[in-house]
Amino acid sequence: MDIKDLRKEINQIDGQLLKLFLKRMNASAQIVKYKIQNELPVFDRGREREVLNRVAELAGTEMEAYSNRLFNTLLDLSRAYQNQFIPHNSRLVQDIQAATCELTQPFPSKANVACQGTEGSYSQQAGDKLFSLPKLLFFSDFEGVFQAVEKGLCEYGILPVENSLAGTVIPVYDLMEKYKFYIVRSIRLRINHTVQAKKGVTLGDIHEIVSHEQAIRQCSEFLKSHPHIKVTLFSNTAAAAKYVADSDRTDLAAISSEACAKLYNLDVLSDQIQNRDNNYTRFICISKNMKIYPGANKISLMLALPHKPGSLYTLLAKFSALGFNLTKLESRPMPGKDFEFLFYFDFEASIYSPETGNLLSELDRSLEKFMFLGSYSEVF
Ligand SMILES: O=C(O)C(=O)C[C@]1(C(=O)O)C=C[C@@H](O)C=C1
Repeated sequence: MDIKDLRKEINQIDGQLLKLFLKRMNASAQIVKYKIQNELPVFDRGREREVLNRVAELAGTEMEAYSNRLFNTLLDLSRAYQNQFIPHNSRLVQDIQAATCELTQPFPSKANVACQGTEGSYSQQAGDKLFSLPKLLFFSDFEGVFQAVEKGLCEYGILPVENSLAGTVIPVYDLMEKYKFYIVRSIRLRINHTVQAKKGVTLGDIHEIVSHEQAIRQCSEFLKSHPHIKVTLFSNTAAAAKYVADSDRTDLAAISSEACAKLYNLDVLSDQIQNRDNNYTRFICISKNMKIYPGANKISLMLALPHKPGSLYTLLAKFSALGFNLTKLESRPMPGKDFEFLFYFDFEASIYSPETGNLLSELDRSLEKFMFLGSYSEVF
């Protein structure tokens, strides 16, 4: 047989495949009509597994991997087609519209705001920059901040989410998932860590340093160059400074901000001890209800993707097609699930555009786990 004949055969097969493909897509469209009527999600993980297992058995060993790729693509296309039939005024889009329309006022200047730490903490600095007249209430841990907002004691809460040297603050994301709150604004603060101790003490006297683990990570090079100094973890940097101020010890120092040294009357023994000069921490301002203030240009999402090849790629292609600029993409294993990951996305997009609404509706409907964490603007 020569190549011409073989190509003729391929053309015939392609014609048959295409007819069957169109027939399959048609059946898929009938199914989605049933799903809309019965309020069922587009994505059905169990059914997809059944389809793929059946095909794997029929294909035989040599062709199993190829057939798997083909049918994964067919399932992707089938879901994409089904999504086109779904009316895009989903509950999420309606909530987003309500949260935007209701608020014609700008971001408030006065509010009761929950912060982690004590007086002088970086969270306090973030709070003072976000609100011109905040009434700050301090809580010893991150969950305390969430509980204060949950109970209505504070309208807003301030929490660190990532640092340019030490990375993401995972416990805060875990709490965002648990409490289902929304981000209403974010702020980037330049962090300058100093070593501070009682008046008259010198760096050579110090045998122990106390601070928060994030600060310790950000100053690891300084600590490595002073190996004789014992490092002790503290709940936050401001509490560490206060501990040093309240103690009688002259061999004890804290890693904390210059503002804390002033507040607790401590001497700065060494300034800017962070590993790199451009050390920034991003703080988020959270609220129990979804509020989208004028000027919002960032969106944050938390989602789980199906555990199969190409699922992250398929999602990124959607962001790319709409021209959305990703500013954060991070994954972490889901507790209790083997090798399944939660993804955190931050991207720049207008919440007011219909394309954004369509994408959010599609993700909300097609993913087993999807959380819209808010749309907001970031201040510096
Ligand atoms: O069987 C269904 O529930 C369908 O919607 C069809 C189909 C498919 O194309 O085979 C599409 C999407 C689902 O995730 C599972 C299967």
